[in-house]
Amino acid sequence: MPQLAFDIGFFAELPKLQPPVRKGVLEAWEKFNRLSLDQLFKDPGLKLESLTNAKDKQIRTIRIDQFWRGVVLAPPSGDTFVLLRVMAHDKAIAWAKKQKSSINEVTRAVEIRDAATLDEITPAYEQVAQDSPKERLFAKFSDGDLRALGIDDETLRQARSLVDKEQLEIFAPLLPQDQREVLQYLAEGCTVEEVWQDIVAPALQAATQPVDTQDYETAIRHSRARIALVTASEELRDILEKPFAAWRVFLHPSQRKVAYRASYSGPAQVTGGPGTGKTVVALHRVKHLLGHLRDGDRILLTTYTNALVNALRSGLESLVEDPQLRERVDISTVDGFASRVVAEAPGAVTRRPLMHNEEESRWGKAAKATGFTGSAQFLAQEYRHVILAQDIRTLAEYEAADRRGRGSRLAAAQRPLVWETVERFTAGLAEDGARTWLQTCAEAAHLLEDKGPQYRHVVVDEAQDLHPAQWRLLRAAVPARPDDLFVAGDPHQRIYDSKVSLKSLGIKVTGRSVKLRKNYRSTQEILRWSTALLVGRPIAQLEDEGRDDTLLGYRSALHGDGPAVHAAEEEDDELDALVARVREWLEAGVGAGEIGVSTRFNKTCAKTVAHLKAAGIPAAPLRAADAAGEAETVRVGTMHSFKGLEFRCVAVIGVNEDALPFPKAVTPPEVDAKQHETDMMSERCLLFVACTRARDSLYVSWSGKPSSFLVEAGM
Ligand SMILES: Nc1ncnc2c1ncn2[C@@H]1O[C@H](COP(=O)(O)OP(=O)(O)OP(=O)(O)O)[C@@H](O)[C@H]1O
Repeated sequence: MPQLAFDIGFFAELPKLQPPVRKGVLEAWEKFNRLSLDQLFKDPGLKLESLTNAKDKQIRTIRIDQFWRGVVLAPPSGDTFVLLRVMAHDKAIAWAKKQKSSINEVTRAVEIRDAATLDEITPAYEQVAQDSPKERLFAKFSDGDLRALGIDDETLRQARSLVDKEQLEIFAPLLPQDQREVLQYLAEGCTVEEVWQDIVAPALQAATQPVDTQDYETAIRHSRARIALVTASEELRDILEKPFAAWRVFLHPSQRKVAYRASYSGPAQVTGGPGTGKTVVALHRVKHLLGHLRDGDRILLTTYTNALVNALRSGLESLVEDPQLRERVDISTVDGFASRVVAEAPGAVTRRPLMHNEEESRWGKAAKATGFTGSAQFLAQEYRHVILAQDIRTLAEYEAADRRGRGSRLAAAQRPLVWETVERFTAGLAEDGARTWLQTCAEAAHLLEDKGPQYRHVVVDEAQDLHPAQWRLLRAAVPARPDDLFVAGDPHQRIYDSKVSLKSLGIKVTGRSVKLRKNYRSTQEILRWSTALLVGRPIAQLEDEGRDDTLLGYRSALHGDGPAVHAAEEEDDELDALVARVREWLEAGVGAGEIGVSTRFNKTCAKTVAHLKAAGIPAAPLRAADAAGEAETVRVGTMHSFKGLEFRCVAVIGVNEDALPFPKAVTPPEVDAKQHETDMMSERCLLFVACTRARDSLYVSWSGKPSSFLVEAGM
């Protein structure tokens, strides 16, 4: 039976199509399902026509309605057709005539290229290259290496005519997508081995037969990262009605391999820079696990912040349609989960969570009571990084504890006094019916260690900031079995000071850890700019280092304008400039809900919301996000709360000298030199995280003197 599959290029344009055109697509798809091959070719309504003077006889057009045409790949054998694009009549015909299809001999996937334009421009570039003193862009790669990566003869000729990356960008949209990516990654400095491992190998299909470059039926099935087969009309109707993000259907092979691996023999980990699709992979993993769940089994999908919990919830809703299946997944922050475990324990006493700003004064009080003369900051850190991290419950354990990770000295003789102060602090909390969040996690972990696990699988997103007490809780939440824990995170986005050895907590991911490299979110310009902030060196210097231009090895195939910066004298001027910038975005057609504004402090958020509103721009704090209002409101939140989220346009404001690094968040070197370094790095990461939330446009501003991070990076 014939069928019509969909190319990723069609989905990318889908949001631009009006509902009647989408309805036409559905009707065409139904026709393909209903009619025989012979009837399809003869159908007067569909007009599955070949085109005169076309580069490829297999590329035809179909009628969607009076004005719109679909461009379809109609292979000579098999009965699966692929809808490549839907365009206005004349445009569709012109585009269709220029395209050529082929089957890649290495990846075995179907490829489409703009053969006419490539034929037209390649000789000119060859001539320019011949006369240019510059070395060719791919000079250091042999033909054999390029061919092994799936570069075919035609693309090889084009690649050999290029002298720089700008030229590659002109060719890129014309080239077959997989080959384009290979060239872009090589041009960015990746080695042949890296490209093989990260891009080509995951896409390969195990096959014993030699490639049949005429067998489109098989090749279409081998192109799952770009061609989707939709089997039910309800599914297609749903897709057409609410155009979805491509990630729902098209995973990159490297993502698919991680998310849909049948089973991992133990905990598995996916890492990768900002925007590489870790959250997407985590959601698809949940979908995979749901498909294999036994009766009564449940999944915990957990992360750090409430805003991300909301994002995960709506992500899962769009990925897993069956509400009964979704019911079997609990989505919550780790702290929220801990509270629930503690509250459900027999004889539980309700205790309020301690506010962050209360903690220091309580340590001060406890120290006064015991006569400990060190600082409250020292005590808070000792409690967090030694006592809770190592799950120390007695003085004897504390006396034997390893403090090597700490940069502050503590004489052995002082430990009993510190312990007494800690006991005083915890007793004070108990008396007042309060608990720190980490205490709650530690307590919940103890409860589950006694009571036994509650889940069959635990999937963790933004795992880099979890504290050992939180990891212990998650470890106790799931039995140590295959597929117990699936962990997604990026060490470069650590913004709280928890550095953890998972192995020491019984979570061994060795041999089951995969790194994603392709950034789907931000443009290369935004990514490079943000990376310069993270490493504290100007972009120009980074570029000199060739292959390490993102230093972290992440690349984006997206391009756009570089970030804009704005220096203001006073905060009010800065907010006025923000209003002007947001207006520009709105006037350019960006929806208010696609704009995010982040600041270092809560108080600036409130002021910013008020300022935007006073200027007639709808704005709301991120925390108050209600799904319904999101589409029409600019979201304003702290940099911390932006973790894991993304917006089309992002303004990061208040990047002032005294805000980043924020002196209060950085332990003075004289208190603890190691902690000082860690805190400085967290502050740096925070700015990096805030900037990498942007997809198309990033705007950074400050008032007075700029942050030293900006200065170091030469901004
Ligand atoms: N295969 C894909 N095809 C298209 N878009 C994708 C794909 N994978 C991810 N994306 C998109 O890229 C963006 C970033 O994805 P995601 O949030 O999962 O990245 P992340 O690695 O978790 O990022 P971060 O660590 O910065 O929070 C999202 O808009 C997502 O929809």
